[in-house]
Parts: sequence; C-alpha cells; structure tokens
Amino acid sequence: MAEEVLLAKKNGSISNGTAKSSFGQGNRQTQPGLELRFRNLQFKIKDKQILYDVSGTGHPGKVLAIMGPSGSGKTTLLNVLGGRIKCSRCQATIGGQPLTKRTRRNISYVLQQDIFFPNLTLQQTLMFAAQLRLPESLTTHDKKEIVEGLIDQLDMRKCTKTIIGDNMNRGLSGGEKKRANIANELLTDPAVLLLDEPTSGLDSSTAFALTLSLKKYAVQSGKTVMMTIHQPSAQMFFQFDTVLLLSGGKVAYYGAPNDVLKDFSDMGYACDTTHYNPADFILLSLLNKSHYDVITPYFLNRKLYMHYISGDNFTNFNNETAVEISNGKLHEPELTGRYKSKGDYFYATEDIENSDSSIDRFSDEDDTDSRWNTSFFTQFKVLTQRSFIQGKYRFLSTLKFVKTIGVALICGLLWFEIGRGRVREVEVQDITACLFFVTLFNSFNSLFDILMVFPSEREVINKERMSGSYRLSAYYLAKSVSELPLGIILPSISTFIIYWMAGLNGFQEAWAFFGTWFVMILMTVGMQSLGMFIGTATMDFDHALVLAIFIMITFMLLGGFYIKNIPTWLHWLRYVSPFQYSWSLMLYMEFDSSKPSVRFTSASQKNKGISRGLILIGTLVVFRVIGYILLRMFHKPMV
Ligand SMILES: Nc1ncnc2c1ncn2[C@@H]1O[C@H](COP(=O)(O)OP(=O)(O)OP(=O)(O)O)[C@@H](O)[C@H]1O
Repeated sequence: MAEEVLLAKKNGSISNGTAKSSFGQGNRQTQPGLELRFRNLQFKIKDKQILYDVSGTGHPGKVLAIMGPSGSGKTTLLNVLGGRIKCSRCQATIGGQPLTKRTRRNISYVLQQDIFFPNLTLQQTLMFAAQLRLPESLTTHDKKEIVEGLIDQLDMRKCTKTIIGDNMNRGLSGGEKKRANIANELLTDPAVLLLDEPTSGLDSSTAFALTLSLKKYAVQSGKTVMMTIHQPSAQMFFQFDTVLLLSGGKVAYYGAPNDVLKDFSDMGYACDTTHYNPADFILLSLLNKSHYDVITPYFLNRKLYMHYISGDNFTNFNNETAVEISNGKLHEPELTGRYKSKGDYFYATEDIENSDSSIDRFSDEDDTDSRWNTSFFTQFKVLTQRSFIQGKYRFLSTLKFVKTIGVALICGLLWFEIGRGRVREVEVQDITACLFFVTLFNSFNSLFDILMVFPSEREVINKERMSGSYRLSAYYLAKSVSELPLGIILPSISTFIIYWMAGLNGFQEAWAFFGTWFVMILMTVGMQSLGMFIGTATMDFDHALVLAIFIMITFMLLGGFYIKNIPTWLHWLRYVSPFQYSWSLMLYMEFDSSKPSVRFTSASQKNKGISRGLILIGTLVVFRVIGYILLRMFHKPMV
C-alpha cells in the first residue's frame, strides 16, 4: 500500500489540502481537510497539571503522530482537541476559525476503545450510524453507497455479515474492530480525524497496514490526521509527516521523522540506527532523566519546535538554520523577532497571552444551528429498529426460552388442574399461591432482563451522545417502545402454560383469562420500568443488582401473600408493593364469577380493582419518566 501512495504521488493523483479523491464517500461531495492549530494548550485537573503549554499544527493531507511515554498526556491532548474535556487555557483554530462547538463538528474522534453493540453485524452497525449521523438530504441509497465504499476502502468486505462480538461471542478480530471504529467516524466525512492509539493491541503487520491506510486516507482525501501512538515500528514511524513528542505533559520534540535523528545527534544523542528503531530511541532518551533534562529544555528554550509548528509558513527556515540554532549561533531574541516578522499569527510562547493573535481562545459558546443531522422522528425510527435487533438477543435467547418453558411446565405439573371441579379451601390456597408465584416469576424475569441494559449500554450511549448522533429523548423513547413487545413474549408464554395446565377460571369465563393475561402484561411492563429506573439510577452492575434485589424482596414480602398481619403502624407499606395490586386483581378475576363459594367481590371491590389497575399503569409511567430524568440530569456523557 505504501507503494500505492508513492505511485499516486508520482502520478500527481494525490492532492494536498483539497478533496479531489473520495475515500469511500460514494458520490458525495467531500469537504477538504482543515488545518488544526493549537497553541499553549494547558490542562489541569484539580491541582494536577497534565498539559503544559502544548502547541502544534495538524496539516491537511498529512499525518501528525503524537508520541510519548505512558502518562505523558497524549490522550488528554486529543480529548481536549476533540472537545471531550475543556482545557484550562488554550488557543486553537480549525481552518483559521476559532474552535467552537460548531466548528468542532469538522473533527471526528476515534476513541481507543472499540465501543459498539456486540450483536449487530458490521454492516448493520455502519448503516445505523449512517442513518443517524448523515444528513437527511442524502437518500438511503446514498448512505448505503457511502457505507459500502468505506467497507471496501478499509478492506472489510469479507466481514460485513460478521457480528461485532464481545468476550462471550466471538465476532470481528481486533484489527477489524479498529477499522470498524475508524469507518464509523469517517462516515461523516470529517475535515480532521483524531485517533487515540488506533494500533494498540494489533500485531506489527496489522498495525503497519492500518497506519498505511491512514496515510493513504490523509494523502488521497487531503484530510488532516492526528493520532497518538505508543511504539511505532521504524517503518510506521517514517510514514508520519510530523511527530509531536510529549513528556510529562510538555512538548519534548516537534518535527519531521526524518529530522529526528539529526536533531538528537546535534544534542549529543546519536542513534545507532542499525540496532535501534528511531521511535524507540527517542522514547528511551526521554525515559533517561538526565537526557530528558537536556532534550526538553533544548527544544523549549530555543523554541526550535516552533519552527516545525509553523510548518510551511517559514520557507526560509531550513536544516542549516536548525544547525545554527543548535550550535547556539542564533539567539532567542533573533528567533522571536524573526517569527513575529514572518507570521501574523505566530508568536513565541510567552507572547501569546498578551497578543492580539488571530487565534482565538477555545470557545464553547452555544451555537444556534441544530446540533443534529437528523430529525427526532428519524432518530426515533432508526434507534427503535436498532434497539429491537439488539434486544432480540437479550430477551429471546434459546436459554431464556428453555428456562421459561421449563419452569412453567414444572409449575403446571405441580398445580395441575387445581382449578377444575369443586374448589375447596385447600384448592383456594393453592390457586392463590400459584397466581402469586406467576406474578413473582414474571416480575423478577422482566426486571432482571432490563436491569443491565443501561449500565451495559452506557459506553455506547456516551460515545454516540458525545459525537452528537441523536437526542437522549429519542434514544430513551426508542428503547421503551422497542423492548415493550420483546419483554412481554416470555411472560405471556409462561402465563399461558401455567394458567391452562392449572385449569384456572378461563375455562369457564374467557374474560378471566384475558384479564389475568392483561394484568400480567401490565405487571411485566411495570417491572421493565422499575428495571430502567434502577439501571439509570445506578449505571453500575453491582449497585443495580443490590438495589434491585432489595426492592424486589421488599415488594415480595409486602405483596400480601406471606404476611397477613402487618403491624398497624406499618400498614401503609402494603400499598408500596405493586405485587399486591396485580395479585389481588388476578384473584378477583379467578374467584369472582365461577366460584361463588369464595366470591369476595362487591361493587366497591370492583371499583378497587379498577383503581388497582390504574395504580399499576401509574407505576409503569412514573418509573419510566424518573428513569429518563435521571439519565438526562445525572449521567451526562463523559470521557
Ligand atoms: N481524570 C483524571 N484525573 C486525574 N488524573 C488524570 C485524569 N486523566 C488523566 N490523568 C493523568 O494525566 C496523565 C496523562 O494521562 P493520559 O491518559 O493523557 O496519558 P497518555 O499519554 O495517553 O497515557 P497512555 O499512553 O498510557 O494512554 C496521567 O498521569 C494520568 O494519570
């Protein structure tokens, strides 16, 4: 692929700064790459300074590699530029415009973790992302073409029907997941592509192939690519156009890979290239404290790195000048003056704060443009489809069918035909127990089916919300609607089996069966709502589990079956348990008409039945609404 790039360069088919070639963009008019400049970027968390006056420039058609030892601030730098975190003080522009929420939309950020829904295939994943993130002016056909183009360009044709996968179910390989992650961000045709450790976890040949693909993308599309990388091989290292070396949050070096060895040698650190990979060499130099103490001040004090930051704007600054500087022939005041006279926006580090630089401060003012590319309705529709496909695997797995049918058959056999014939007191006790158990079984299943949804989807929601893919309200509504039909299938099956095997009142009164089924559905949906509420309140597996068990056991004890004589001062607690409402409604339908001997209803009790049904519906709505409010208020996307 390197040869391809070189050949393309020779043939002149590669453009720098303009988007003549479309990299998997179908027939879409692509936007050119934009220059991303950042100056004196600082980042602090509490009292901990993480980035100190970091400056650099990503150029269209070029790849800037951000290197440095672990903990040097590479990811933090990308997070700041990608708008994931706010920097304490910095100045940045994109294409000459201040970096604001609006202009930052030209930037796509490929996170280090490959965060996707594991059960969707690669094609489904990309197509859903395209439908959510691409403007509605493009037809579905156009979006499909873009997705297919990217699949081809990133060499993933053979795995389009493969699921993304996770630890439990194998799917795409690590390298394929990385490519899927990149394709997902390329969909929006960004002017600047930021990538955090795109090669981490890949073997050397896959990492090299990926680096070449990124280089090809930058060159062919004229886009700006900036990536962090830990340990590039020598081959990879020389694919980069510029290297920004960070150490302890400071710029330790900024320059072209081809100049690195010479610059380090000028400082007295010559690299034996027959035995050393230059990338390893410079990283190891930084790890040696005495070397680090020389290298960083060398570049910072003399501002040699500023030359590289300015890039092509300083055409008269060549290697000889660099040698002059390194030999101490050119002194700092001359340097500063020279820069000032050459560029209208380029200043020595200490001058920036007081200057009228055209590089404006990071601005996070709200813009008036709509934040989303698609309407609420489109988002709702696409998210419902996606959530339905994803939910199918969770709600309707073979294991769950086996469990539900198995337990229902056991119950059916234990309570076989209990409701047939003459019902004595002992049968009444068995029927009430049977109905209470059906309520419990379905409620526990429904709650636990949905409990882990939000904690497990948290990362995907975070990522998608950060990239402005959709409104939270569209997501939440889609989730509620899509999982509703899925969530009632198994409880319905278990109710049918147990009800008919136990020979309950439906044999005499059809309405009793449909009424019981309806109450069971209400209960199931109510428990889904409770699960959503607990999931959003905790957003954590362990906490969700503990809270859910506590609440369910309390509801169970207060459901009316186990304790008949609650102390008077605790009577009010009976009204807390939804089991109490559903169970008494089912008892009403079981005993009201067919078994006059145990009839316990009167007109006022009928009214009670209706109000109990309404309370169940109210519970369902209230928990769902609170779940949404919690998600909106307390779980804002974060890095
Ligand atoms: N939220 C935070 N709170 C406290 N310290 C933080 C936070 N985020 C980052 N840091 C610290 O900032 C430093 C830089 O972290 P960062 O993740 O940017 O490094 P990195 O160069 O990307 O490391 P690596 O290569 O290991 O991923 C580290 O010392 C890290 O512990």
